[in-house]
Amino acid sequence: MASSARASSKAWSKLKKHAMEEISEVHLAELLRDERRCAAFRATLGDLVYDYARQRATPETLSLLVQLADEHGLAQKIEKMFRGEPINLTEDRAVLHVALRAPRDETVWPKQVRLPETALAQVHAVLADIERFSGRVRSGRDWTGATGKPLTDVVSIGIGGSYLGPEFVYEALRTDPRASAAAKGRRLRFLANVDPIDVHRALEGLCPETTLVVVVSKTFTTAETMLNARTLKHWIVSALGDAAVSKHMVAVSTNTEAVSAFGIDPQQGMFRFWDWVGGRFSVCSAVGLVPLSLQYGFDVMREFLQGAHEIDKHFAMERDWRKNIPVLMGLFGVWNASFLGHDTRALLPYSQALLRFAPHIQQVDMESNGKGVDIHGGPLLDPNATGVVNFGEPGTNGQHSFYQLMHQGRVVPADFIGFRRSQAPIELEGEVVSNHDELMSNFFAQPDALAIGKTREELLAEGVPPELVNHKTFPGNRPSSSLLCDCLDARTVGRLLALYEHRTAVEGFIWNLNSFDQWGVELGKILAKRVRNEMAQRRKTTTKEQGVRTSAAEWNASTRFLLDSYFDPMSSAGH
Ligand SMILES: O=P(O)(O)OC[C@H]1O[C@](O)(CO)[C@@H](O)[C@@H]1O
Repeated sequence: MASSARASSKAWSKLKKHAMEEISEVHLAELLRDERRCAAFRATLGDLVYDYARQRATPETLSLLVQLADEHGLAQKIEKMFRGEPINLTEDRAVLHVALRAPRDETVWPKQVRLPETALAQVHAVLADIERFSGRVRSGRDWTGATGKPLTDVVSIGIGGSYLGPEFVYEALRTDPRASAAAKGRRLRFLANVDPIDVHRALEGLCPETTLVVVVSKTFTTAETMLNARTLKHWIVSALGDAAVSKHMVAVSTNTEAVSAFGIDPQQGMFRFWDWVGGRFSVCSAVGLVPLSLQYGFDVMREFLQGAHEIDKHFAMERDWRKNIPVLMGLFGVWNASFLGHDTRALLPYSQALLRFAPHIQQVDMESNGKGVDIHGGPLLDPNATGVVNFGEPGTNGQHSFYQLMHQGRVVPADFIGFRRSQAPIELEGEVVSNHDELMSNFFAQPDALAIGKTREELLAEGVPPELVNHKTFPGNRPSSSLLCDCLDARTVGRLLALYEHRTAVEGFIWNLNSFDQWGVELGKILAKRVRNEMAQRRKTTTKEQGVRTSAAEWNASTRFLLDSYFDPMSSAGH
């Protein structure tokens, strides 16, 4: 497909030419002087505004990107996803995370994008279980710990997609007034890393009697999660006895057998999800809903699901790509990477509550689109541009860290996310603006500083000493988009999540790769298993008298040396 797709994609070649011959010649400062273009380069959905006037693009670029989307069958690919066709070809799986947040009786959708009835029924049965269970635990009476005390604290064990999304949502809502009132007296911790330090941190100040452990793992075989689960089981059992497990541990998984083998009764303490939910797209399944409903209550989480669903509906139904926000985000992602050559991008939320958003989207995007072959195993459509490096940090913190590079070093396309109202406003008497307005002044200023820059002439006119002019020049012409929403509440957290999930899908659809598998994580796991076996062997055979056995010959000289040095620092002395 790759080469034939490229050959048959007229828009691809036109965009290449357009980028080289036209866009390279225009500066964003000039584009931003065009009022008509600015007015056209925005899309809205309710209170949400997506402004893309600071993309290095003209109306011609947009038309070509729309053509590209059509030539690559974007509409049909989105439809296949919603209908539950097995678009994850290498695993023969449907990709239906959108069903996780759809109302049970969603019948208004045209049949091209109608979600499978069975999936909706399964989802809503589990949601009802989660609502019941979280209500019982939160009541402090109906589900208590083994000694009868309320379970006020929850440790959610999981890694990757079974951790990053739930933690992002947890942090995003921690200072939302409604969610924080609902969480009063409760604590939620996450345990992801197999590093024992993470166990120590997660358990700090917690007591087994009042702690509920949620083991979240799609496969229930992930080495890190299972060792952490055994560690916390031991923590509970040694304090409260074997029988306490049924009260203090529950599981979220697709693997009933493994949950049962671990010692959790699937009938009593397991919340299911399905192979059609990819790990990194699973926040809206029991993966996120169990720990987050325990913390914030099911009603808050229902709003989160509604927010995500709003975007799903817009994504599936808005066929004018110029108005479809996640499609626009994806098209500009492709434009910046494949045609303007930027292989990095920044996610810059102007809200401290979104401090874990970038790490989550990093996984959503990089595990999805960081691929070496196209969906059929052939060469990539654009070998240089698939898999963009994503990073980010809330503003204004990032401004005092990596923005220097963004202004005067490499070009890093950015997404700015801002809010009209703060979750936790402060207004000080005597200050010219509220604390939130101060934050937002930066949200509005930075995109222009990046786009417009500052010229030598301006600096000289300001009387800057000539020897400093080069240092103080800002080239500008650095692209960004701005997303503005009302307030970061549960609904908006859901909307942000879905926007970025769909951005990744759109890019994968255009690049013609499989965004929903992740074979690239396997080799490291296999090698770690071999090292683990060797370590176990060595720990068994190493005695003072015998000394340390040297590494098996199967390792290369470097790994052998490092392993020897790990077991015996003296072995590396003198090297
Ligand atoms: O939920 P599981 O099966 O424990 O997997 C955890 C994570 O590991 C990965 O397979 C690879 O890192 C992710 O895709 C997944 O989210």
